[in-house]
Amino acid sequence: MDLIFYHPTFDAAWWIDALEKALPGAKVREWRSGDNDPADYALVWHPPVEMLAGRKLRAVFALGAGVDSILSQLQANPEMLDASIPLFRLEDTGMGLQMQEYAVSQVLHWFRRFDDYQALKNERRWQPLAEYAREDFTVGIMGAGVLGAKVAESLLAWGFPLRCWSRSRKDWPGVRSFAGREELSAFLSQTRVLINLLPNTPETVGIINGSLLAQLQDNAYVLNLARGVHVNEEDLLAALNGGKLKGAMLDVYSREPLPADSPLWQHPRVAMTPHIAAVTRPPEAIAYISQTIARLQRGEAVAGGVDRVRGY
Ligand SMILES: NC(=O)C1=CN([C@@H]2O[C@H](COP(=O)(O)OP(=O)(O)OC[C@H]3O[C@@H](n4cnc5c(N)ncnc54)[C@H](OP(=O)(O)O)[C@@H]3O)[C@@H](O)[C@H]2O)C=CC1
Ligand SMILES: O=CC(=O)O
Repeated sequence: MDLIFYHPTFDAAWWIDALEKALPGAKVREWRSGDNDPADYALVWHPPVEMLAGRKLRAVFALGAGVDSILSQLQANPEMLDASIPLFRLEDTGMGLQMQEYAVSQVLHWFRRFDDYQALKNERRWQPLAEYAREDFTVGIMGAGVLGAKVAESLLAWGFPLRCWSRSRKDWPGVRSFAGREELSAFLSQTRVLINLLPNTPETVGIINGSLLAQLQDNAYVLNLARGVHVNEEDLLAALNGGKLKGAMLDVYSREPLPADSPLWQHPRVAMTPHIAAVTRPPEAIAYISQTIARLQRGEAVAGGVDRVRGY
């Protein structure tokens, strides 16, 4: 069994060694331009079209959770991957815990008014502030998938009122579920903290715009953990400057790395991280990929592949 591996930044030698240990008998090689030798499986992140085009693979594994880049490449180059070849992505594999850490720490930061206390500190002012009440701090999670579910679980444990929005309705204890565009306004109307964990698809691009932000509770907060293209950054800044939004924490941006002249860098109520909310954890990713390959090799059905038509 032959595997080809391509990732623009990962240490390929380390991955090849770890994959060969996890899949005894497999031969894994780093794909380089011009390599047209046969392979059974491909493990990729931002792969060149040439790597996959025309190959008879048994499956392709994206080395991350989001498959937007590979699907947009596929749309422009349909010859890149035959529709019959299953595409898998990383489902949780250690990213759920990272998202929980990120979301819980930021929601608590806003809830305990650490942003206000930091501003007071900058002015050398000693001033206890009124506490916020949990009942005024409803958290709304857009995207109730693998990662949204983990984030909901952790915020529930901290006692925040929770709601989620997705395409299909969820039956999660303690979480009010809203489904579809027709229920988006109802979802937003009681949301004080909006957490985005949607996939990047044609339906979700630009979804966090001025009209959506206007429907949130006053003094709302936005936490974008998914993709930068979900947020209209001009509208976000306008909502911050106009007083609708109290703060935003962004991990992802319309352009990455964020250009030096972006006004987001300077805004006092925007906190930022450089797309690190949840990174691929090699041991967990390799365990998932090797177990899935072993099942495919045994001819077993494997659920959870990417639906290319749906876009996630
Ligand atoms: N910043 C970072 O470091 C990272 C970011 N990410 C991002 O997080 C995203 C989410 O990951 P994950 O939870 O694994 O994804 P999933 O595919 O498991 O979940 C996607 C969720 O979004 C919902 N959804 C999709 N389209 C729509 C729509 N048009 N309207 C309403 N709801 C919709 C789905 O609804 P339904 O349940 O009904 O299908 C589902 O609940 C990834 O796509 C990736 O972009 C991931 C990892 C790290
Ligand atoms: O953004 C990261 C991913 O895995 O998707």
